[in-house]
Amino acid sequence: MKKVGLYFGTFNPFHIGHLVIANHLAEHTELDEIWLVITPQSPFKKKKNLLENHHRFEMVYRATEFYEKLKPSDVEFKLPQPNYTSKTLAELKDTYPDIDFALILGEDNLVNFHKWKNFERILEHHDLYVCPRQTNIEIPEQFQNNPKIHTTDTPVMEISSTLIRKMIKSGKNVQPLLQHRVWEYIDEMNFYR
Ligand SMILES: Nc1ncnc2c1ncn2[C@@H]1O[C@H](COP(=O)(O)OP(=O)(O)OP(=O)(O)O)[C@@H](O)[C@H]1O
Ligand SMILES: O=C(O)c1ccc[n+]([C@@H]2O[C@H](COP(=O)([O-])O)[C@@H](O)[C@H]2O)c1
Repeated sequence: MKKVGLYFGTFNPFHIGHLVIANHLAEHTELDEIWLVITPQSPFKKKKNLLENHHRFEMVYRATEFYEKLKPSDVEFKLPQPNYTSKTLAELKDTYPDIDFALILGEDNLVNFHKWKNFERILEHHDLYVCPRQTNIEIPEQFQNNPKIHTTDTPVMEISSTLIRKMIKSGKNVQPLLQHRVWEYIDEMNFYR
C-alpha cells in the first residue's frame, strides 16, 4: 500500500524550514510521497495578514516543482472553514481508498493536539510523524510512548512564517529563508510589505 505523509500548514509563506522537513521525510522514512496541504483557515489561527489560498498554493508549487516526491495539495480549498483535519482525512480516504495517510506535525502542534477535533479518531487510524523544534514545551503525557507517534530526526531550524513576514515588513533581506522562486513571487507581488 502506498504511504503518503500529509504535511498540513497555513504556509504564509512556505519557507525552507518546511521544505527541509518535507524532503527529509520523503528521503529518510518509509513515506513514498509527502503532500503539502495548504489550509485555507486553520482552526486556531486568525486571518490577519493571510494571503489568498491560490497565492499560498503558488508558493508551495514553486518550491516543490522539481522534487518528485513532494506535491502541493488544494484538497481543503473546497471544504468548509475553519478546516478541521479530521474532515479532510475523511475526504481523502474516500477519494484515495488505496493510500495509507500519515500526518506530519511540528512538535509545537503536538502540545495542542488534544484540542483538535476528533484527535482520538485521527490517532486510531493514522501514524503521526512529529518534527522536533527548539522549544522547552512538555509533550502531554497522553502522547508519550504512543506507538502511533513517531519522533523524527528532521533538522531543527527555528524559522517561522511570522518572523519572515515581520522581516519583509521592516525591509530586511529574507532571501536565504525562502526557495528563490518563492522569494521572486513575494517580491514581484509586493506581499507582506
Ligand atoms: N521551523 C519549523 N520546524 C519544524 N516544524 C515547523 C517549522 N515551522 C513550521 N513547522 C510546522 O509546520 C506546520 C505548518 O506550519 P505553519 O504553516 O503554521 O508555519 P509557521 O512557520 O509556524 O507559521 P506562522 O509563523 O505563521 O505560525 C506545523 O505543523 C508547524 O508545527
Ligand atoms: O483539526 C483541528 O482541530 C486542527 C486544529 C489546529 C490545527 N490543525 C491543522 O494543523 C495545521 C498546522 O496548524 P497551524 O495553525 O500551525 O498552521 C493546519 O494547517 C491545520 O490543518 C487542525
